Amino acid sequence: MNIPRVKICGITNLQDALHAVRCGADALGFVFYERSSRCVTPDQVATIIAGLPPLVTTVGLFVNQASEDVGRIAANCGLDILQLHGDESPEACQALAPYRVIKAFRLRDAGTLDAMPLYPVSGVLLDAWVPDQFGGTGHRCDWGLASQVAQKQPTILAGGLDPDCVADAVRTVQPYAVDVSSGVERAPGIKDPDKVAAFIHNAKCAAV
Ligand SMILES: O=C(O)c1ccccc1N[C@@H]1O[C@H](COP(=O)(O)O)[C@@H](O)[C@H]1O
Repeated sequence: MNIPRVKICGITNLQDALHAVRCGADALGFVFYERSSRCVTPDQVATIIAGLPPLVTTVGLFVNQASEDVGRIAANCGLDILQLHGDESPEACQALAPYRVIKAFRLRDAGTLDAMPLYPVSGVLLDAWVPDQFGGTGHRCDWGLASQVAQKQPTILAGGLDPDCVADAVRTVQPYAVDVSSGVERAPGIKDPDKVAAFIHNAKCAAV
């Protein structure tokens, strides 16, 4: 079984970023969606990234933002990967080449899977479907559907993961990676150091 990579999303400060890296996070996510409690500015993210050691992947999360804006912010901050978490089209993903793009899909039912092959992306991220919300909800997605997707392409499992359930999620879905935002917080936008450490440990040890 694959040892999953771990992305800690919704990072808003350098202290949380460095702690996640020390605990073994492979990637850090920065939310550029203005309606999120974890929203950060490009200047904040540029400062955090400048303080990181090498070999940490930085991911910018956008929701239905114009491709030109996304590309400009990515270049200014030094982002490695772009995560599109709204209703973006395959063309919007294509427009961001040569950046690697992760497209998030909110799994409403099996029909959601039909659109995935149309997207020219490095991987898909699976999140819960919650009416009128795009993500960071703490709701779990359908792990049965997710495991079908994970057998076919690099799949990042997200949605309602936390230190207590992540090992079960890894064993059930066998994803390429797991991603968490609200499940390792002590307050909106602020990570809980113990939860971050436990989440990464439990995710990576689930497979061995
Ligand atoms: O974290 C957010 O605030 C957010 C806002 C809008 C879209 C996505 C967001 N986060 C992503 O949502 C999933 C699940 O988060 P959670 O662990 O259930 O809180 C994850 O991929 C986050 O990167």
